[in-house]
Amino acid sequence: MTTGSALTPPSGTDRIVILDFGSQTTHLIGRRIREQGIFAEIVAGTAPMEDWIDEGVRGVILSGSPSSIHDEDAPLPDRRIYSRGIPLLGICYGLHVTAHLLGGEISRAETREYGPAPVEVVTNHEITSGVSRRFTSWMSHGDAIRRLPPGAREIATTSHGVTAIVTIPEASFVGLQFHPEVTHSEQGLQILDNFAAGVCQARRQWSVENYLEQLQGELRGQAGDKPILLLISGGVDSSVVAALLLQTFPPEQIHLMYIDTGLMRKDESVEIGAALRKLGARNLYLIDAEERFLSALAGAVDPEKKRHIIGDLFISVQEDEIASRLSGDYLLAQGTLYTDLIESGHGSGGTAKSIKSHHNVASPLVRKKREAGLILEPLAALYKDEVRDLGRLLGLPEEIVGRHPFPGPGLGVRVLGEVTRERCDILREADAIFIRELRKAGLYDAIWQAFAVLLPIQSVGVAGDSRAYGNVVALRAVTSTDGMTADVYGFEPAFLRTVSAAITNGIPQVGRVVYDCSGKPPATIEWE
Ligand SMILES: Nc1ncnc2c1ncn2[C@@H]1O[C@H](COP(=O)(O)OP(=O)(O)OP(=O)(O)O)[C@@H](O)[C@H]1O
Repeated sequence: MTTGSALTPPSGTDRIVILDFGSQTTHLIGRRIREQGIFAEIVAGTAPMEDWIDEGVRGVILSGSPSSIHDEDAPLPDRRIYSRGIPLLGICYGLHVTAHLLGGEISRAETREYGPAPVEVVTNHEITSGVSRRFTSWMSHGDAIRRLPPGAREIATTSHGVTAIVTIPEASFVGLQFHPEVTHSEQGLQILDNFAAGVCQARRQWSVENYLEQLQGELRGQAGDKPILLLISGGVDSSVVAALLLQTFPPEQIHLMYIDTGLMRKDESVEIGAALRKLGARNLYLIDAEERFLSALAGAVDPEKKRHIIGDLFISVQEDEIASRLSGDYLLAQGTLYTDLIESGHGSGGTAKSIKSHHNVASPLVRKKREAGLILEPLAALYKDEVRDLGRLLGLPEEIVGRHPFPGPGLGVRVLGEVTRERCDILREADAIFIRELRKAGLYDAIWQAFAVLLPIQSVGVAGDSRAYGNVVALRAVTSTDGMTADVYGFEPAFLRTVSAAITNGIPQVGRVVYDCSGKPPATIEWE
């Protein structure tokens, strides 16, 4: 729950430990296993076994890695795992490091690229139960097995004769040359489930529903009757924390603060207030800071400068407003997620404490509260999908739980160039029309993030008989699974025409609408 105890699995729950050697897809392994109802936990790949082993651990997965086993400083697992009799699954590097340590030989690849590779199963094994004989896997064309370790048996090969699945029975080990966790690997999910539920016999005991009661108990134990402050943005994470706190503690104990920076979406502040009151909020502070933010931003056009102004002012407004309402040893609640926690160093072996990014990253308040042990991070064991499930379970409306991500600096980075109230209003209106049309067409939930951007240019158009210069609005809509990469959403042209007409008819200051068709990379999702 706090950084220190976030990795405590629900007591009595079977679990799979994932040794993280730094692969970008380690989190995907964790998510896929949890989706199957089995608890998975990520620990540093090089951590000594006594740091994570106990009777709840049913199996261990060794992740992939950007390192090669031929690197001088290749990360190594605690060797004792190979004689413990506990089921092990090695993925890519996890296979190579194991084969290497157990007497096999690994060939070195000159280059490394990802791609599809056909696999053929040649020996029956539980790991491929229910999997077709031939399937396409997604492989990193990097190192591969040249000579099997003693006692190893090949289960599957690629069409190029590369070992794709191998078992080393003496070490209770199965290794995969490919990445079953990525969606491009056909039947990868089945293979992971065959390992966790089949080979490891882990019971499907994990669900957010089961976890809720334990979480509430831990929160009560940690907070006692101290006041708890939560800063809420209206985004998914802080809204779910708000709902959780209000259903765990007497509402008088919970203080919720929302700062309206004037850079919020249309009606956002009103909706947030209403949703929180409905959840039973008593101490609700809705701070109108629009004036302060807009005057600080006056004249600023450089994106970095704008971000800094917004971030710094956010901290000082927050401090002033809190100081006038709360004092002493109150607790600060944060919506830190499992991914935030691992990325801050837990998984890759560091001990850095998790710090929520954006607004709160440099916040002296967060630092102070953390040092004093007065931070509550109730979502720190959960993935985003699980946070959404928890929100639904706690009765949050779908409009909040399924909401697209929104950047910390809000419209400050979507009004390109100078940020004024008038320009924010134009953008708010255009954005609301776009989102309304998306919902009407039933497309909102199929899209990761959709929004409008106000460009810093004027473009010519015709108004009646004369030429007129108007603003240009760009529309952005992308699909993604984690925001790290994104694809452009392929709208029907008719839909885009409808949105464009609705915007130019509804907002006299806008004369042109364009659609952004750049993926990430090379573009980012936001424009600034
Ligand atoms: N306008 C705001 N008023 C009060 N607190 C805010 C505001 N914006 C952000 N915060 C706080 O800063 C945290 C981080 O903000 P950020 O915009 O990065 O959101 P996030 O990581 O997507 O989380 P969320 O889903 O809660 O928005 C929020 O969880 C919230 O505690």
